[in-house]
Amino acid sequence: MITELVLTGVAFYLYKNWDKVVIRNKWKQITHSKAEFTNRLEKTLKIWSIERTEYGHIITVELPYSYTVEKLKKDLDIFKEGLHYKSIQIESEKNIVKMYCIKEFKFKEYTPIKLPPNKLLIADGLTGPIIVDMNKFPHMLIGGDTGTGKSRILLLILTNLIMHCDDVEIYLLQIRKNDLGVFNNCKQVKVNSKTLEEVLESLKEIDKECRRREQLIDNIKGFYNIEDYNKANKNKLKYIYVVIEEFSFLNISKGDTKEEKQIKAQCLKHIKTIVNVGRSSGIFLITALQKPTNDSIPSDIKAQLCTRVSLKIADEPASIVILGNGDATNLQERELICRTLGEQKGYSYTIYHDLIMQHIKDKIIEKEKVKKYAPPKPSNVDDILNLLNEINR
Ligand SMILES: Nc1ncnc2c1ncn2[C@@H]1O[C@H](COP(=O)(O)OP(=O)(O)OP(=O)(O)O)[C@@H](O)[C@H]1O
Repeated sequence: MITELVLTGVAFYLYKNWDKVVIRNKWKQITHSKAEFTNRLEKTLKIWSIERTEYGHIITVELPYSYTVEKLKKDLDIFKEGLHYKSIQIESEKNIVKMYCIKEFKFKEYTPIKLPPNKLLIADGLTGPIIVDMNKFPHMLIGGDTGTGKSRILLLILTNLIMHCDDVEIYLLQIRKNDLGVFNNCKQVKVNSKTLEEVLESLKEIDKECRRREQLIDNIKGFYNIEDYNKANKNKLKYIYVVIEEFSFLNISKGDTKEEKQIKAQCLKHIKTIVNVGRSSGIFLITALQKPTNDSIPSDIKAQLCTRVSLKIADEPASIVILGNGDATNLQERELICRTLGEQKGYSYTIYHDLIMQHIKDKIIEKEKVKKYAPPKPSNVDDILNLLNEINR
């Protein structure tokens, strides 16, 4: 009777945990397949726990002495193929590694998340939404091969920001592109500059605002950044987002005319001011790069872009330009890495025109009509007539 009970228990356990049993068996085979997985003390990569998730499993592993996380990153394909996963992403703390093993990731549709104006929603992470605090990691560079979804990430960031934050100003600078045109008439959008000349004008205006804020945010008064200033003052400063849809259009290239080179040089000068002093003033740059090379963005500007987001990049040197390492080459469709202090991995939320409109509709104003109905400024003739009336009285 007892034996039967024990056997039933074991059978039930195996039935319930069959996937975990299979993983442990395959794990044994993999770790015996390469001498480097076992150290001189005969210790190998040891599974601590296996957790089931909606996309696959989280396998927590202890690395043996002499086998590093860097080595594991290089060997990841062996585990991916051996365990039959689509993708494995790792997170490590010393020699304990969490392997996020993805069998099938169901893309989630964007649902709004209320955030303050300094926080941006980036993607659907493996452990929850990926949110970046621009006060901590100011300015953002988004990379990815063509068609991987960079514009969708920009659309998502702006939709969530515009929906929840009235107290922001957005400058859209999109030469030869118009993917962000959907936000044109949102009240938070100050300009949508399309030509080099318009972009320069907008950047001049932002640079001026940067300098004005530098005066206001005065250390002597105890203000070190926009947060300090806004806490102490009734007239709050708005966070400003400068979105350059494709940075390479602003970078000086051999084919540019003399005039274009001059305008671009001025644009780059203003962008440098923004990325150098923008953080404390609450002025942030967000930009994307389709073909990242070392000369597609000036290194002093790139160095100040603290948040890096990368979708799939086939070419390792290009991945290094965005992330500082080759990790973007291993990404799958809509999979991304968000790097601030550490790396977070996730997938872009599904977003499309109707969904955007549904969430921003209350923020759309009729900008042209506002201009039409604005009270006309008194002309010189009116001024003279008023003066004559005054004299006659
Ligand atoms: N998050 C997403 N939601 C919905 N569709 C997406 C998403 N990401 C990518 N796509 C699909 O991929 C296509 C390309 O996306 P997108 O235009 O954002 O790429 P891109 O990287 O900006 O391309 P390019 O560099 O050529 O401008 C979209 O038209 C859409 O079909």
